[in-house]
Amino acid sequence: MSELVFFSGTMDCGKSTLALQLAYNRNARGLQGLIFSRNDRAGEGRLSSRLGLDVPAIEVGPGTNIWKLITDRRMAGDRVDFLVCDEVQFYSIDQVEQLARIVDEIDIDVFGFGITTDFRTALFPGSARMMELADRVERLQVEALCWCGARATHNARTVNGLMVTEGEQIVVGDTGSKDNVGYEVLCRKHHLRAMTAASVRATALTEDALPLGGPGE
Ligand SMILES: Nc1ncnc2c1ncn2[C@@H]1O[C@H](COP(=O)(O)OP(=O)(O)O)[C@@H](O)[C@H]1O
Ligand SMILES: Cc1cn([C@H]2C[C@H](O)[C@@H](COP(=O)(O)O)O2)c(=O)[nH]c1=O
Repeated sequence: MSELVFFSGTMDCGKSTLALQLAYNRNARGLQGLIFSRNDRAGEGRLSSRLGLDVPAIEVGPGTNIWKLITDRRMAGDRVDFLVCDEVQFYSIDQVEQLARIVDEIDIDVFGFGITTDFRTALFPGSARMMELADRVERLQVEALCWCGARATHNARTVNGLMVTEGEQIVVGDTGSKDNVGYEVLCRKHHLRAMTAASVRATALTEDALPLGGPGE
């Protein structure tokens, strides 16, 4: 029996790496799969991991009908045993429902990978639908860490180094990015207090510079 599985975690916890490993292991055993992604950092039609692997993928655009794409392939005589779908948080609700239908009606395993919540801690619509429909939701075992050492559970967006809580839901970017818009993973406590590694460093430096308890005070 085929399954719809959602592998979820924060940014930078190894989802794309796992997606590539899962596809590789199945290919090595003679299974044939298709790789989908949307808005990958490496560009359109790519699935890339920070460990350096970068493979071609089918770009899921706003109008892509994944159900039709798979049924067309099947009718053309192509074999499709499984789908690997990265950045599934960016898929539409319809597209996630198409994935569930592919599992149920064509008996193909579908493995989705994505972050659940955005920089404001709100669920992405695609991830919410995945959680509602998936047979299994798997949290990745190699956790990303907050600067304090706790497991990172939330994604923060920074603009020019400062954490923001307003803006567009989708801004493609990276953790450790040198761009003015970047991301950092945090534990809930530090996300709710808007304390990023940079802001904590800046506060510590300011405190060091204060003439506390010096002569003449
Ligand atoms: N130089 C490195 N050496 C070892 N592991 C690394 C290195 N760079 C990145 N990683 C690993 O890759 C993970 C990010 O992988 P990736 O698949 O791109 O994450 P995600 O898709 O969840 O954003 C990091 O959590 C880290 O474990
Ligand atoms: C939190 C958050 C993230 N994004 C973007 C940034 C990245 O391009 C992807 C996540 O990719 P990863 O492989 O999991 O690192 O999502 C966004 O658009 N909006 C957000 O709020």
